[in-house]
Amino acid sequence: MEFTELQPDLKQWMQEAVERGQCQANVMDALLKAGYQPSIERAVEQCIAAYSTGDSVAARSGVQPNTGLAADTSAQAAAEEEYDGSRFRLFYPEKNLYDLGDQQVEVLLAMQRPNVVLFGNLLSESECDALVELARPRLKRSRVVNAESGTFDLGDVRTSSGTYFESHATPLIASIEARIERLLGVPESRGEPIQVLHYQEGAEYQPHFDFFNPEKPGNQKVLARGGQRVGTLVMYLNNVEAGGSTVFPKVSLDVMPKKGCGLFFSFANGEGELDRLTLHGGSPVVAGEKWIATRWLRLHDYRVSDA
Ligand SMILES: O=C(O)CCC(=O)C(=O)O
Ligand SMILES: [Fe+2]
Repeated sequence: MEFTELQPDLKQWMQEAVERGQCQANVMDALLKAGYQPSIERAVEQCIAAYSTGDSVAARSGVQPNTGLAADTSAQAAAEEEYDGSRFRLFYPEKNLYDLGDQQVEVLLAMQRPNVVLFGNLLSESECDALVELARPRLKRSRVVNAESGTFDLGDVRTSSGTYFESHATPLIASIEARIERLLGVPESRGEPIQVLHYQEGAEYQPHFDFFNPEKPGNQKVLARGGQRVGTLVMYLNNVEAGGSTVFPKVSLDVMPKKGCGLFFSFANGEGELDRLTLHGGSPVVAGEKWIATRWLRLHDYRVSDA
């Protein structure tokens, strides 16, 4: 749905919400609760861009100034928009508890730069256990995209094993996908298939960016499917005895795995560029094992069919 198609009274309401400093996530939250469909998000995004004048509202609310929409002039601008993350917003929670109907999700930590939010109680204990059991028989050694050749390579950088589930693969997967959409206000269609990863003792994922370097030839194929990655949600499926934190070395942050918690980070920085402060890794598991589920979000709809 486009902004121009919205009813005038809804536009008026959104303008007032923006003037009060409400961010896109809050506006979406209110609309979803009022019964609007998630597909309204594009119109909301356009509306907020139109009503956010200059930096003042954007800075106050955490909404990204939408340079792409305002300066829709040349092919180059369009290409830059594709890759720079500017159409994605930072997520800065304005409440401490998100009642998502099926789950009461708590906000435990929020950081603006890099944009990191830790959620408690995102998944229930039994959902975590069920995801692990679904994944266990399907695990294969994890690979990373080779940015030069585009091949998916094995290596010491990432020594976990994993598997992924197509959208709506099971009722549990479908309900987690829908919950993530309600929490983050990002349509399900922009999510990559949920991956479950298993790290045995000693296994790790060395520091890396989740976004793809658009300059590299080997990344063109992954970028063609849904555009740039703009955010990551890591869901912890078990408690780890020692080690296995998600580490952000540039800001000296370690997030310890805690069953049911979700760690979201968005790669858009305050200037609407990809944020290199989001360098992160899975530090080696020292004792025990680590299970996580990961949902990566794209700038556009993620299309599996033309892979
Ligand atoms: O294992 C972790 O905590 C982080 C995983 C990660 O960075 C990834 O899968 O991209
Ligand atoms: Fe990552």
